[in-house]
Amino acid sequence: MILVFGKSGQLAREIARRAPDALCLGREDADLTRPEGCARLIRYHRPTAVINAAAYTAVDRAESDEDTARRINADAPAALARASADVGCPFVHVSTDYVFAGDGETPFSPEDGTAPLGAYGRTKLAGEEGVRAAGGVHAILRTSWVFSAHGGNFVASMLRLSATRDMLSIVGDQIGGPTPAGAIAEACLTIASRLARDPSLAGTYHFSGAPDVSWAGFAEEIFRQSGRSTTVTPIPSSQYPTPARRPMNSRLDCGTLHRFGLERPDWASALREVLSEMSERSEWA
Ligand SMILES: NC(=O)C1=CN([C@@H]2O[C@H](COP(=O)(O)OP(=O)(O)OC[C@H]3O[C@@H](n4cnc5c(N)ncnc54)[C@H](OP(=O)(O)O)[C@@H]3O)[C@@H](O)[C@H]2O)C=CC1
Ligand SMILES: Cc1cn([C@H]2C[C@H](O)[C@@H](COP(=O)(O)OP(=O)(O)O[C@H]3O[C@@H](C)C(=O)[C@@H](O)[C@H]3O)O2)c(=O)[nH]c1=O
Ligand SMILES: [Mg+2]
Repeated sequence: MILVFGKSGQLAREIARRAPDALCLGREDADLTRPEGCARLIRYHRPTAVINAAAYTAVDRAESDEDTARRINADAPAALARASADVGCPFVHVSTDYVFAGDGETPFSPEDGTAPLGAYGRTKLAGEEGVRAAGGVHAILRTSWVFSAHGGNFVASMLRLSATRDMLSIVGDQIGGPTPAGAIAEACLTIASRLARDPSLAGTYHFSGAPDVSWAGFAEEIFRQSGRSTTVTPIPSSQYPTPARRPMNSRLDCGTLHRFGLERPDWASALREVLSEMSERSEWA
């Protein structure tokens, strides 16, 4: 049995869809601000694999709430990874492009130097370090710009804002790969089962949607596919001040995922599926 930390989040929901036998633990079952209690659940259930799909993901709020973010994004994954090592099951952890400072235009490979610009990235990087230090069979999957038909994400924000706006100013100088949560869920499940058979595959990997695009370009495609007439004006990051600085270069080199037979998903076609799922639920019309 696969044990998943997370239940209501974008990734956890997509894992649950694809692995109906997995046990998905929500905050009410496993509160990550209490890492040792969560670790005990691993020792109790003795799963075949653990996937951590929960995190503190409010990037701007983390700037003024770093202690909570650190407990959830760093202390908890470290404790979960130690418990997984104790019971001898692989631990799959998800991290972020925001561990990088985002200089230059070259895609980052997994071994490139990290230097987070904000509290969210700092706490996620500390989580990666805790997972590696736990000494068990693990995979750290860094992804970026996650979207799905459920929960808070950039697609939902754009559809909501476009209902009342003819024009939106969106940053055009941050470039990255929008990534469908469904594809990350498949990747996590593939990695978990392959790691159980071949521990030599353990390590840090990158996984993001292709092709790379700016947030403004992503917004334009959201409006094109959803038939919205809202236009997008690309602006420099300097004209969109936020509490947390974000990397300009979020490009991830995903080449080593070939080891698992995984390739970068095409985000535009996944977006079509996500929009049609949202329209079936009449989240937009
Ligand atoms: N969203 C993105 O754009 C990106 C996300 N990632 C990473 O991908 C992973 C999945 O993210 P995603 O699915 O988008 O995240 P979401 O924001 O959609 O969901 C986060 C989940 O974590 C849960 N959670 C938060 N705090 C706690 C807590 N104290 N105890 C238990 N559960 C908690 C939330 O539960 P509740 O609903 O109860 O609050 C929620 O289910 C994370 O590791 C994230 O850092 C990486 C790159 C981009
Ligand atoms: C709403 C809005 C956002 N923006 C900008 C702000 C930001 O640079 C970009 C995206 O906004 P968001 O709030 O969705 O960004 P953000 O929450 O920072 O998204 C990040 O979340 C975390 C969890 C990750 O790990 C990252 O990979 C990334 O997905 O768009 C505009 O330029 N105009 C707007 O009207
Ligand atoms: Mg956000």
